Amino acid sequence: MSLLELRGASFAYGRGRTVVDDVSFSIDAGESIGLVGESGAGKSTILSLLLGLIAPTSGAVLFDGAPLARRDRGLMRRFRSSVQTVYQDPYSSLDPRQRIDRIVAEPLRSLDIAAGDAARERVGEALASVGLDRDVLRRFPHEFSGGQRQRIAIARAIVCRPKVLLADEPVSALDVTTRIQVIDVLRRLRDETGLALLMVSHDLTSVAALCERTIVLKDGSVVEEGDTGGILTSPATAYARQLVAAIPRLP
Ligand SMILES: Nc1ncnc2c1ncn2[C@@H]1O[C@H](COP(=O)(O)OP(=O)(O)OP(=O)(O)O)[C@@H](O)[C@H]1O
Repeated sequence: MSLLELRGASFAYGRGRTVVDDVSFSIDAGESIGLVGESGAGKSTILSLLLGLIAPTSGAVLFDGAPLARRDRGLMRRFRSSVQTVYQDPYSSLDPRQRIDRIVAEPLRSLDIAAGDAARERVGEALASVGLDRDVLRRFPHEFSGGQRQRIAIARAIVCRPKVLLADEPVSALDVTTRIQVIDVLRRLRDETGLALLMVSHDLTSVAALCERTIVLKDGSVVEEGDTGGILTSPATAYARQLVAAIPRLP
């Protein structure tokens, strides 16, 4: 059974046109999937569907095999602790007025998972697994670089030991060296804990560095899906060929 699945999902904002059109894919434990496509292809809308922030106009979102139902409080609680996110901009995603210990502990508080010493223990573990020491605990976000902030955001996302991490352009705002380091952190988490990853990106280079499977989205529809290596070496559609051709080559 898949952890998280879109089954024939479509979506339109208000009475507008369909921006996600009959999309199906699933995410299993330990898997990493890249969702790529140009601006406006529908990547963020798919993330919002997977997070239950919006409901599909037709089709379904399934978590642990069951359709997401906002009225089922038990299911939604399990869903919220099992599916977490990391966003693109590490500068705006961390509250500048809060210290790192409070920021990372936030999901434990809001989901009522742990408090006091138990929470401190979990925060320490989460920071260690992204390569940060306990000496960061009493500091504020402005004292950290973009890459360190993104590690802090990842620590916050994994503190409640989720099964799936949805990462929305998690390295796009970082320089190339820092990108590699953050991708290494994500890869290690996947390999060591079985965390499933969905990485949304307009950039196939970052996806290729992390994801074994890639889904190519164009105008709200999946136009190609398969092994990332295969898509890079022999893209089947003109659109995927264009995305591959846009990858910067080293001289
Ligand atoms: N709140 C909204 N109201 C109306 N239309 C929207 C809204 N959000 C997105 N859209 C439209 O839905 C389509 C898909 O947008 P979406 O943001 O999902 O694409 P994307 O692939 O994530 O793009 P980007 O890479 O630029 O973030 C676009 O045509 C966009 O203009």
